[in-house]
Amino acid sequence: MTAVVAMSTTTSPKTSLAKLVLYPKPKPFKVMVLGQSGVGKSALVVRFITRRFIGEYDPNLEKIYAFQTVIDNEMVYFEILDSAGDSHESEYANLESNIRWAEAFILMYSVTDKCSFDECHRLKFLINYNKRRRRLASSMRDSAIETPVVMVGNKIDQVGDRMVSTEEGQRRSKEIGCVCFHEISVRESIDQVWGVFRDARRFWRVSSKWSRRDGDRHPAALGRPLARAASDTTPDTNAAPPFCRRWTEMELDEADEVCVGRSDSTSSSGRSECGDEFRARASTDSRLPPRPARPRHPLPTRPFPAPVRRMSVAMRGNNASTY
Ligand SMILES: Nc1nc2c(ncn2[C@@H]2O[C@H](COP(=O)(O)OP(=O)(O)OP(=O)(O)O)[C@@H](O)[C@H]2O)c(=O)[nH]1
Repeated sequence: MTAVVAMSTTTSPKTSLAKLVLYPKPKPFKVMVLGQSGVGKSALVVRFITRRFIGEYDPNLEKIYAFQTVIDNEMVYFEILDSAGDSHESEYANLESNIRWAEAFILMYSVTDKCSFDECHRLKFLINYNKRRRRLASSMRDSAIETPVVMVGNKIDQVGDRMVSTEEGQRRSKEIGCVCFHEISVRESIDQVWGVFRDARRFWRVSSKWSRRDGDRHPAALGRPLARAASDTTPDTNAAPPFCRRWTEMELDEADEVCVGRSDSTSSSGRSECGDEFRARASTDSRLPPRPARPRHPLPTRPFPAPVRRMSVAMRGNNASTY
């Protein structure tokens, strides 16, 4: 285990030599900020750490910031990865290993850029793929306890340029299974920025506490609502909390389709093969290969003709017959 070395000033009667005391290094809370280029990721992180808004940053710089502060009366040692916005195809391995490194995510878009909003869907899909504990094939209960993702719409100060409404943001956040949704202006409000990191921490605490103790008794696994963050602007219209909806029906459908596509092309398709196909799909950059054609009704596969079904039709009177 890595350790922090501190000098103790305690003295003994025999020697006044300083004693070396080893403290375990505090466990950092690893957060990754994800989003398309230009949405304000660097601005968010720098604002959180320095409280200042700085206009321009090196767009290609990928950095981990270490920062400690008190949240909910507890010292938190943040390690914040400000990821580079536009990952090229060759950098996907890096992106995916970064995702596996993180314990919580801030998924960011700009309300003035519809493209960045759509990108969140794909990034959340990548997070799901890389962070889920077990294969998709395992039960929904297992996937209920996962890494928290906070969705953030930035640049709300640019009122006239808005392309994504608050309602759209809230809806998308629920659809893709984020734990909460914020709309902020990094430029205008330090409090809003703090709210984002505070919620990431809070949801991570709840999630890790339950997964450490007993995954099967996690409230999400039991369908019970979790306490919502005060700053979560998502209206609670749904009985099920966002935590419960790790895999949306849309994503499950996609997975099913990939599996079906594979079993169409190869005769033996196991669950692990399905996982491989899934990976290939997850690693593409909106340039997805065409989906294999899937007949609306399954084609007959029996080598012999299917038995003729006899249907009884009840006729009036005594002339009832069988066709
Ligand atoms: N109006 C406004 N501009 C912002 C806000 N936040 C960031 N910006 C600006 O948006 C631009 C992009 O910000 P960055 O922080 O570099 O964005 P990024 O997501 O880190 O971009 P990459 O490093 O390319 O991934 C900069 O010009 C910022 O000044 C905001 O809340 N309001």
